[in-house]
Amino acid sequence: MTLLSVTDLAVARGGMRVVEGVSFSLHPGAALILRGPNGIGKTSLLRTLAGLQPAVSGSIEHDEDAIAYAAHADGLKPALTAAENLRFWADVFGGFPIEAALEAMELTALADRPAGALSAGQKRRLGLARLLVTGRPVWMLDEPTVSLDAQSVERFARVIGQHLEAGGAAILATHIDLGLTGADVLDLTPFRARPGQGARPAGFNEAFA
Ligand SMILES: Nc1ncnc2c1ncn2[C@@H]1O[C@H](COP(=O)(O)OP(=O)(O)OP(=O)(O)O)[C@@H](O)[C@H]1O
Repeated sequence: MTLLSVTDLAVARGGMRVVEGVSFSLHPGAALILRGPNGIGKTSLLRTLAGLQPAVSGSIEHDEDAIAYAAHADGLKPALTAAENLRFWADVFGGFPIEAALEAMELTALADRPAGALSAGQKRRLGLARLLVTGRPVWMLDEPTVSLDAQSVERFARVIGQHLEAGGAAILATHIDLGLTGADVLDLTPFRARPGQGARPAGFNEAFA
């Protein structure tokens, strides 16, 4: 069984092709770590895989509603409490209970605090707790550990491990070692796009992506 299959993918950003020739597949229980220098295209690849921008060429195959994407920004509503933020997302994604997600990211004691009044690390924990109420099998994470202290990184690594054990999969752009045993590493450096190739799919305007 394959949760995600990527074949000969080319990805652009800002009208420039950034990476090309990327192929891999993800099975239940698999983790893929994206590596490469700043600006190589890790975020652009994740955005493309998550459907936020079209591929330049190549194919991305997965079941409908398979992917949950956690971007750099936490996407929180500051006036809503931590619990209300999670409940909002749980309702969007299908009504998964929020208590276990709060507990998993050590947010139970902060459940009634407005998200806008959380610290940077607490906001990040709440943004990541959102993944747990999506019920989606493929998690895509862009620098998930930014602002997290060592204990929270450990906790988050455990959450990912449990997700993998339960048959999920994850792709992470991260510069730190989360200790995920058996994770594959995909360094994008060899996939840097050659100059002079077409960058945009026909009719695509990034202003609306
Ligand atoms: N909104 C944008 N408009 C134009 N170009 C962009 C935009 N966002 C990123 N880029 C450019 O696209 C290229 C790929 O950026 P991307 O953010 O995907 O890299 P990255 O590997 O995630 O980098 P980092 O490790 O610094 O997060 C870079 O050269 C970057 O400058």
